[in-house]
Amino acid sequence: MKVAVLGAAGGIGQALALLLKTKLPAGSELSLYDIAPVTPGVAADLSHIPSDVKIVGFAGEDPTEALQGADIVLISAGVARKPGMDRADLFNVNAGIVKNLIEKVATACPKACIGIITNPVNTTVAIAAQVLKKAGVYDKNKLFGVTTLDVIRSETFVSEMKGLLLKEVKVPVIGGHSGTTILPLLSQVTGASFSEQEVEQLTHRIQNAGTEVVEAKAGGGSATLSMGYAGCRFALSLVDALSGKSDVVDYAYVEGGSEHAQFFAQPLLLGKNGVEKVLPYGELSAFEQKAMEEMLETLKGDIKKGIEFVS
Ligand SMILES: NC(=O)C1=CN([C@@H]2O[C@H](COP(=O)(O)OP(=O)(O)OC[C@H]3O[C@@H](n4cnc5c(N)ncnc54)[C@H](O)[C@@H]3O)[C@@H](O)[C@H]2O)C=CC1
Ligand SMILES: O=C([O-])CC(=O)C(=O)O
Repeated sequence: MKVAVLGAAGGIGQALALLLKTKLPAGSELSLYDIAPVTPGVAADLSHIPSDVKIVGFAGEDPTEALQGADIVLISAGVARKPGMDRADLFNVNAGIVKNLIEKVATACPKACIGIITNPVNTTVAIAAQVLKKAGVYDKNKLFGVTTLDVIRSETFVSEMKGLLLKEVKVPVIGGHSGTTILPLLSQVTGASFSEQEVEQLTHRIQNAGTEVVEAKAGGGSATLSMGYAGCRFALSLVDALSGKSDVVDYAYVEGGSEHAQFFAQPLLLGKNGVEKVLPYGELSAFEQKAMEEMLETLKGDIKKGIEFVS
């Protein structure tokens, strides 16, 4: 199994690469790419960690060499938020970066599963889909917006609030990856109940958790370490599924035939070819149903912006 990380010299990229170097199955290959000249050095540094994962780093304008033969491509290349910015404010820079990188993926490893981390995810995934379509290689079962950070934050916050063991906490998170489009389904958490006030507070915290980190880092960037962890967790789900393990279920933002929007984060059964089946997310409470209806216009607008950028 070969995993390529694009944006590998960045805050997320380095944390993600470190975790993948220690957690990928023996015999895997890890390929790091970034425009920053330090990238081969990041790979040299990681290569001294004793794990049976081969690691190589590439820098420069062209990611093609890093992408050859990749089964999974994770993209965190791009700029991050500073206080006062919205994820949508990153569009002007990151849309072009994602478009260019996906054009290279389309020629170098068109059959790879692609996980997009670069914000605004609601829009960059739509950009990637359009680019792949234009190149004639789009497979909707292999393109994912990585929303795992929303899931792990929800698990952590619920566990803290309710004193539950983390291994027992499961929180579905659906929709998109910014502000109100992030919709945690607290009504489906088993082993805990929440007052109306708790639901409102916790939903608000989960939706604004990225901003919590951006403000705490005071101009030094956004979540990198927790995102590195989240990216690794999602990548390992994909590795398991592509390797033939059964019953691998994870959440991601995909074009999965949702009745709500062209792209939607939802539970997925993953298999040897990416998404095997989009799973139902169950019943919503009245609070969740209202929140869903209210966020759809924003989500659809984010998606439209991505499609129009490429068209
Ligand atoms: N999906 C999610 O849940 C999350 C997404 N993000 C997003 O991830 C992105 C990266 O964040 P950080 O790693 O903190 O930023 P960073 O600034 O630390 O790293 C970004 C890296 O991308 C590289 N880069 C820029 N243009 C490139 C290109 N054309 N080709 C290859 N590499 C290129 C830079 O050289 C840099 O090393 C941001 O857009 C951020 O908003 C951040 C946290 C969570
Ligand atoms: O908030 C940001 O800009 C980064 C991000 O997506 C997150 O932490 O969820």
